[in-house]
Amino acid sequence: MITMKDIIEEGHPTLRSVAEPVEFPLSDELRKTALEMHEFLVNSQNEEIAEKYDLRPGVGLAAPQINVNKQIFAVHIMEYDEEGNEVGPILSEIIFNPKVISHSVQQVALKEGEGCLSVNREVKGYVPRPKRVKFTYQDIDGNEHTLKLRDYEAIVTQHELDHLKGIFFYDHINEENPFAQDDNLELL
Ligand SMILES: O=CN(O)C[C@@H](CC1CCCC1)C(=O)N1NCCC[C@H]1C(=O)Nc1ccccn1
Ligand code: NI
Repeated sequence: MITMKDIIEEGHPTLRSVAEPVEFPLSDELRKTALEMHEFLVNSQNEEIAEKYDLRPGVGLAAPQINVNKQIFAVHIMEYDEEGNEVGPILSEIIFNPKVISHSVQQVALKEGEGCLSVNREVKGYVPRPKRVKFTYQDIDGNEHTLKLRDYEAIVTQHELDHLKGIFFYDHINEENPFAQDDNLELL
């Protein structure tokens, strides 16, 4: 299983490189790695397992973060009710060879900013990203899909898409004024 020691940190060259496309059918090894990436996210959001294996809860994980320079990322975004009980998956998928088709001019950013499991420090500031994004990808069996996402799901997905291009979230933060706002930016 993947644990925090498998996640490489900023400074490692893989995190600043462009990931390779994935060939289908997947090798058994790459299939296993992709499933383990998704399993890591599920485990990291499970209190007992996260506690037992000292996992930082995550909603997304890109293959370069475990030093696999392939165009793969997993996302696991769950809906919770007010008591914090899981209601169901909002988006839970393993994405291969994603291609952005279009995105909105309108931008969104998380009020609390972003973090990254590969960045062990806080970097304050808004990370402006397109509010809506449409992209195609292949699933673990190589089938093509098209997905249109908005708001939080779009932010998570674009954070992962950036990792496949060697981009960190803080590359998008306005250096002069990290909390700069304009009427094209909606804070979530
Ligand atoms: O590339 C992928 N990463 O670096 C893991 C990141 C991805 C998200 C950061 C902002 C958008 C995507 C991640 O998940 N986090 N960033 C660092 C610590 C917190 C953690 C997080 O937001 N956890 C979370 C949130 C809601 C529910 C459960 N867990
Ligand atoms: Ni990250």
